[in-house]
Amino acid sequence: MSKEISSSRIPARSSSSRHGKPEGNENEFENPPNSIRFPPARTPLNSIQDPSSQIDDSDSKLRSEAGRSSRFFSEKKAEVLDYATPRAAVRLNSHSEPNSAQSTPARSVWKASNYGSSVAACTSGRPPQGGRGGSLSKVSRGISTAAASPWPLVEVPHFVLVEDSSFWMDHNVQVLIRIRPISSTERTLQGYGRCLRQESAQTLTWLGHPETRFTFDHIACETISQEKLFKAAGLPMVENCMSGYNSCMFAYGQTGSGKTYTMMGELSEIVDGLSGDCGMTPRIFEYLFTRISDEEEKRRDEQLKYSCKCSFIEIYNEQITDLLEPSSTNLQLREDMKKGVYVENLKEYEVTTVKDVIKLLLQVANSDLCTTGV
Ligand SMILES: Nc1ncnc2c1ncn2[C@@H]1O[C@H](COP(=O)(O)OP(=O)(O)OP(=O)(O)O)[C@@H](O)[C@H]1O
Repeated sequence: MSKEISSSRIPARSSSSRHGKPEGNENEFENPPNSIRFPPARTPLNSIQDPSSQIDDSDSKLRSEAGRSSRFFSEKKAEVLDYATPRAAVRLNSHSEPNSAQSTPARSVWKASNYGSSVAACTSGRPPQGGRGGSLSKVSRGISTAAASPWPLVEVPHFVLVEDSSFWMDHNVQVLIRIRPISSTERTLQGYGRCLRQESAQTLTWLGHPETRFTFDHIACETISQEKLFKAAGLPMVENCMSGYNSCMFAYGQTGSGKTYTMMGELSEIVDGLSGDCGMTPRIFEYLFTRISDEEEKRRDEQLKYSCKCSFIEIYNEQITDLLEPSSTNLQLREDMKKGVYVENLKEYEVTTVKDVIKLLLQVANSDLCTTGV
């Protein structure tokens, strides 16, 4: 029996788009037919209230939220995962609950910043279990530029993510939001404040107008460690793989939202084990090879051997490039009865240890072709 495991690198493209509640149709007026039509009155941009200006009493509000959160935490001890990321995002089957009837403000009111959240979407090759999955709903907006917002000064509530080995049993597509902490530059020099408030391990509120609540499969608060995130999301994926299913994880988010940090983290040649700040990919492969050697040892009588192959591609402008063989550009996607969908002429490298994988990752990271995302 042999198993093949491949890793691909798909640079995430930054994007920002409005979603959530549809904005009003500007072509619908009450004017009778044939009358002169004027555009509907718009709220002047400078009259739209900035969320940070509401924060006068929000400090106490947040404190009460924090109290509520810790209650939530103690009530739900079973949930043990840390996720954290600002900047709302994608969710399969997410739902939003605007708290007000006010329409979404014009985007120019908000200035996009690097403060954001990235989304890690994980899929398993398990057959659908009647779980979540389906429509894609995304909110992606900039953060308030209001100076000296009090939000950063308030301790954010901490939520724990569940390390659940049955992660894939119920839902074969899961969306995790990781909230990135505000950097000191954003806080002190640019005066950015938080644009999100996490309500629970699955729910967050975007502090815009109207305040809008989004629900995801998991939300990692900004204090989550690389290791905990791996244990919550990466480890079950490896187990899923070892059970014979396909697994896929990808990161999505605007530039600077933490995709590379989450998927790669601090990447360097392994001397004495992985560094504490290394990300999901090296951890996944380290665990995978440990599991493989355990399994081979356990089933030595059956002479079970695993074969792992690694490839690294970039998909950009609908063109596929082999990042380990940069002269191979514009590779073709093919479908085969046996292999399924595959990239023609893509180089595959045999890997047997996490060191082999990191070597390939570093080879690409150090090349001119290195872009963002995994
Ligand atoms: N969870 C986190 N904790 C601490 N720092 C973080 C975290 N996430 C991201 N950062 C830091 O934020 C900065 C931007 O993150 P990163 O480069 O991963 O973003 P990105 O989404 O990959 O951006 P791009 O699409 O532009 O490549 C980096 O300096 C990174 O170290």
